[in-house]
Amino acid sequence: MTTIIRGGTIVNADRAFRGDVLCFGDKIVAVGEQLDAPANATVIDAGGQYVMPGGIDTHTHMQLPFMGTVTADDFFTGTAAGLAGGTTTIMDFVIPDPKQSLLEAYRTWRGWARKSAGDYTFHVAVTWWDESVHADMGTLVREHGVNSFKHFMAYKNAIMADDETLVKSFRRALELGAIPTVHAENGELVYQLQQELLQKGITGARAHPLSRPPEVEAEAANRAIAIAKVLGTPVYIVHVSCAESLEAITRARAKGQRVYGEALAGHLVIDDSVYASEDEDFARGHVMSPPFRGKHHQAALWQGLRGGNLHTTATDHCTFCAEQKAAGADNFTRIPNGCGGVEERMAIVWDAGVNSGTLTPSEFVRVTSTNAAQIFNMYPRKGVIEVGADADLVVWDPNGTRTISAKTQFAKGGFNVFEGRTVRGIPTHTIAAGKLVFERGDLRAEEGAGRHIDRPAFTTTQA
Ligand SMILES: NC(=O)NCCC(=O)O
Ligand SMILES: [Zn+2]
Ligand SMILES: [Zn+2]
Repeated sequence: MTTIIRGGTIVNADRAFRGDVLCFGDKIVAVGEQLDAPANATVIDAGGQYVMPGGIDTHTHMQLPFMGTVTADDFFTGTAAGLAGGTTTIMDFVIPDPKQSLLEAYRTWRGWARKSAGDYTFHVAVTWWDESVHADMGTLVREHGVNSFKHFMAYKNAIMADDETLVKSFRRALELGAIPTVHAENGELVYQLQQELLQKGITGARAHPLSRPPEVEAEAANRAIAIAKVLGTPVYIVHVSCAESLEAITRARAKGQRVYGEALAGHLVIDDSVYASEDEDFARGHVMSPPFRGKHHQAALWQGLRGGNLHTTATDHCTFCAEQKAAGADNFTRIPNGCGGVEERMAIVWDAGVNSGTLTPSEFVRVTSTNAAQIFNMYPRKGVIEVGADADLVVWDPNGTRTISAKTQFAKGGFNVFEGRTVRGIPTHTIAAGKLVFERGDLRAEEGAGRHIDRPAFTTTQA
């Protein structure tokens, strides 16, 4: 199958230029001006719009069993929603229960992911430690294309990794040429604050941010960075939500440490006033960890993205419907944590980032796709428009608008944290592995069309 995108402004992280992109099968086979194409080629007229590498969302949770329930989006609906928003690859998480074999959990997630409409790859969480975990990490890296391991420093009595696990797993990751990643929150502190709030009778969703102040996140970020420094490993911090965590990353980077930070679309534009709502369903709909923060934290995150101390944008797409969230109606600690966004991330980052002048189009590509591909070793297969790369592309209309609503979204869950927001800058076409899968609102996602993307180990020690 041949597809040609004619007359676009091609935007890569390093430059933008006018040209056509010719795709054959699932690859880009030519990039240049006035390209010839076979008579049977599908022609997309970009008409001067931007043509960019498909988005990579470094952080999603499709079909995740979590806090006594399972997320509303599975791998088909979640990846399909991503395609509608210009995201062609997701990085999801295998999360073994404590004492569960990593390989067994990995096989389970691979089975669930077979129905994906877009490409996917996995970070594997290390939630406990023994010699079998040490061995399974090796097998995952050498035989299954895994090169990143996740550590939850929060969620005590569930999936929280203690310091022994962090240290041993970071060390093992280094040995294998894999990168450790962390959810940075001090789980013990969260737990104690939660108990105190409940004892005081503060049981509603408004208590959620009170149990997770910025210092809780900053302490864990500093701890993970210090452990990485001592062991000589790089470290990637997921969903950086506050100025204090960003300061920890910035400080370490200034001293030459290889620390990467991820910002979520939600944390970039939504503030903590959502938890003060009288409407408990609405407030519960915004319960995620770390929570939404005060406005000055958003400004800091944008500064981090522009200044190069934050590298990727993601969503932590983890959708639950109102009935699921209501499990915590009398006790905020039982509200399943998580919000959506895989469908909106690209438009939110463009609208708030590029339209405001904070990011250039090339910087947008860098933080929505290229950096993710480079940090997680998928580059140049992903993250760039060049010959030989996967034909994952988004045609972007910088003047098109859309008002976001749960009523019109493709994602499940019936709730949208960006509800009512009108964004300027939207995808008109998404091409995934060479196939036109989204065209002006018409989503043609195909169950099972997505592929697992193997990510080889890094060949050199990176720290
Ligand atoms: N973020 C969140 O609240 N839910 C998903 C799990 C996680 O990433 O912590
Ligand atoms: Zn997390
Ligand atoms: Zn997450």
